[in-house]
Amino acid sequence: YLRCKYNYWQINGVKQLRAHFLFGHFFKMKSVRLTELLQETYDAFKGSALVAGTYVYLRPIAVILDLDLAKMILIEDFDKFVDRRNFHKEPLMDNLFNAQCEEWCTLRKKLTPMFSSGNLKCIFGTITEVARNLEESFQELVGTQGGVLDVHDLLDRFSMDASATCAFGIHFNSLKDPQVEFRVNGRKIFHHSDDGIRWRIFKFLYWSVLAKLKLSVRFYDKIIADFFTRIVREKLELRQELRHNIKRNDFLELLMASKDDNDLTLEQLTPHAFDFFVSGYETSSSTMSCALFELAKHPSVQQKLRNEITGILHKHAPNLTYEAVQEMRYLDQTITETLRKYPALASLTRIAAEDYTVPTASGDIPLVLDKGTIVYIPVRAIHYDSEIYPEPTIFRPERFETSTCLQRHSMAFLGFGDGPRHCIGQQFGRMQIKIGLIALLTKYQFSSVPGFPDELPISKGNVILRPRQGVLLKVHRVPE
Ligand code: HEM
Repeated sequence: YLRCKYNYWQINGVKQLRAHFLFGHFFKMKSVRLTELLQETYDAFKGSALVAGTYVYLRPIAVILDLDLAKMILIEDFDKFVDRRNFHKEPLMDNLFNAQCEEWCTLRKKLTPMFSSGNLKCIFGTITEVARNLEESFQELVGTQGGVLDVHDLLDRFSMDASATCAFGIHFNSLKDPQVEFRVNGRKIFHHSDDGIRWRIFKFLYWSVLAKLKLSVRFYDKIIADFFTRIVREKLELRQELRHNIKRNDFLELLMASKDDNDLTLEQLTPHAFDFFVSGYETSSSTMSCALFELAKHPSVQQKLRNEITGILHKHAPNLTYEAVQEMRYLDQTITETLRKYPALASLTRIAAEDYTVPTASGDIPLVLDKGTIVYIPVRAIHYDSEIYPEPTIFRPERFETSTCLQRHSMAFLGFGDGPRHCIGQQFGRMQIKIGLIALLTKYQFSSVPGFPDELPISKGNVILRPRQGVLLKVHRVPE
């Protein structure tokens, strides 16, 4: 039985890595993100096949090796690959990220206007206020002498404060008080140890089976669900009290105010606001930390970026404006290059809604992905492909100059996904990261700490990429 299971791909004419007769590819699953398994598959077959097969437990997974095929799946044949995965629904999971088929389509149309540039401009002011707390904390910790800081810890707090303020309209300062109730609960969502990785992968994959067997498995602890429901309930009550004096500069307000939705219930509002908080918090803090880590290793890139920022700020003085940030091209390139090297999601997943015939050259044996097949697009492996990005381990924001990007395949960068289901919060995420980096780079210089690893250690237990132990950097004030 197992031999048959672990040869599913080979039987169907698809190349696969040699599978252990009893364990399949079990021992190649070394992180929750399956980075190692996908990389090995990509390296083994890229160039000789459009698709390769692998196994996560007994489930066959199709790994896409060709960028044209990735484009078909994400964009041109999107209607055949709408869903990301089959999620068992629990209260906090009933959101856009997990929604399926028509429900996803309706939700996406409803939520897209919330991310308009008009709304982002309103939220811009909210984040710049939080960035002032970040600057103050650095000032207190670094003083005039300079020092060594765990910048990831501080950026994690900044991102938590900013994401909570923008998603729920809740103001607190975890930079001053790391034990604030929201942060204690917020951290429980993400911070997983590197133990029990394979059990977590099993749960992700067989969630609905476990649920049908009435086994009590939960994605989020009940404490977390209760906490976030309470936050939204309190906000709803406050809104009723202040009916005529509402400022629309958080997502919860925007959700409640969106036309025809005044009757959204607590149960409907909570998962969406939670989704925006969850999607923005960890992605932004990790991206900022990875960017500073790379900038510390590359002083000339850091100085070039600082020159751009200060030059544009000077032009728009005295205040940091939304328009000024839009002008900072090199900053945008730096963020893209950071997400190339450290993509928040190591892969994009889709499920075939029907049998799908992979377009092959005439004369080749036709290849069919059966209905229900889980498809992985190995983002990290694509980002580290030396044929696409020469010397891929080197940090080089110049790779993303417009003229250079135009010479690459449109699927060569997938840091925010692509197609109708790409990241809805891309502009918002970029904005939050930019505001944080501008606040720091205008005032502080970053350099590497001797003895700290040259390659940033990454957690294996998190779905979203995050530094494993923190990011230690030397920090000094920029001379006046
Ligand atoms: C650096 C910041 C961020 C990164 C790198 C990032 C990355 C991604 C990626 C790779 C996807 C999957 C796209 C796909 O499957 O094609 C995604 C989806 C999504 N992201 Fe983000 N994200 C970021 C920030 C945000 C923010 C700030 C929000 C909300 C406020 C957000 C909300 C979402 C949602 C709701 C989805 C699911 C969209 C759908 O299924 O229609 N993200 N994100």
